[in-house]
Amino acid sequence: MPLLELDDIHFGYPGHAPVLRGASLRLEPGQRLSITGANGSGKSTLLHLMVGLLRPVSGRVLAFGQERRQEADFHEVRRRAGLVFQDPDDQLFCPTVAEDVAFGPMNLGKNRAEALAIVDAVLDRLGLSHLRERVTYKLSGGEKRLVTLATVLAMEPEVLLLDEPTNALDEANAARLIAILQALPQAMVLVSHDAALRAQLAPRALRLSGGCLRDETP
Ligand SMILES: Nc1ncnc2c1ncn2[C@@H]1O[C@H](COP(=O)(O)OP(=O)(O)OP(=O)(O)O)[C@@H](O)[C@H]1O
Repeated sequence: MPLLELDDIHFGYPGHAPVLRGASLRLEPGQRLSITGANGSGKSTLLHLMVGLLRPVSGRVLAFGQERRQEADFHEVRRRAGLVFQDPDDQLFCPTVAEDVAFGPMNLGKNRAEALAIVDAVLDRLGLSHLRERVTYKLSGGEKRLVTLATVLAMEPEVLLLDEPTNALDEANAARLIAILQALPQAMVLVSHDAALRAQLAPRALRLSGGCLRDETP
């Protein structure tokens, strides 16, 4: 059973030309897929459709063995598939880093002490403990990027959907992030323009072009 499946998805933003015109993909357990394609080809749109932030005009979204149509269907999908947004400002909304990372676990029913233990463990694992009490909106772009990943890992998702994860990271932090992602057990969909990153993390590659996905695994 695939973890995620898009079947013949058509989608356009209201009042704009179609973005997706029959896009299909399957993510199998343990699999890592990367998606590339020109700016504006619809890669972020595809990830947003997978977790129900957008709904297709036609086609089917399946996740964890079930077709997902309504908002209520996607609550479970968003718990089990963690999306790291392209823009950290879309993801971070609490006053401090610790609160942002604790938010997901508390939302999943953990008490404050349990959530804070998860915060410490995740920040430690990502080498971000020094940012724990910082005011989120005053972080640098690269720091925000890493904290965004921490907020998603804190929820222990079964699948990671990563939209340009190394954007805004310097070489050392990009290398550190890649090593962290390589060591994770989760299935992944990686959207990236960076061929070296795709080759390291998710060599099975799909190209989005003309609204459709084509396999272009090297
Ligand atoms: N909210 C929106 N309203 C209208 N058009 C949108 C909206 N969001 C995205 N678009 C348009 O939809 C198309 C696909 O956007 P999307 O962000 O999915 O592309 P992308 O492949 O992720 O691009 P990039 O490589 O630049 O990140 C673009 O033409 C974009 O301008």
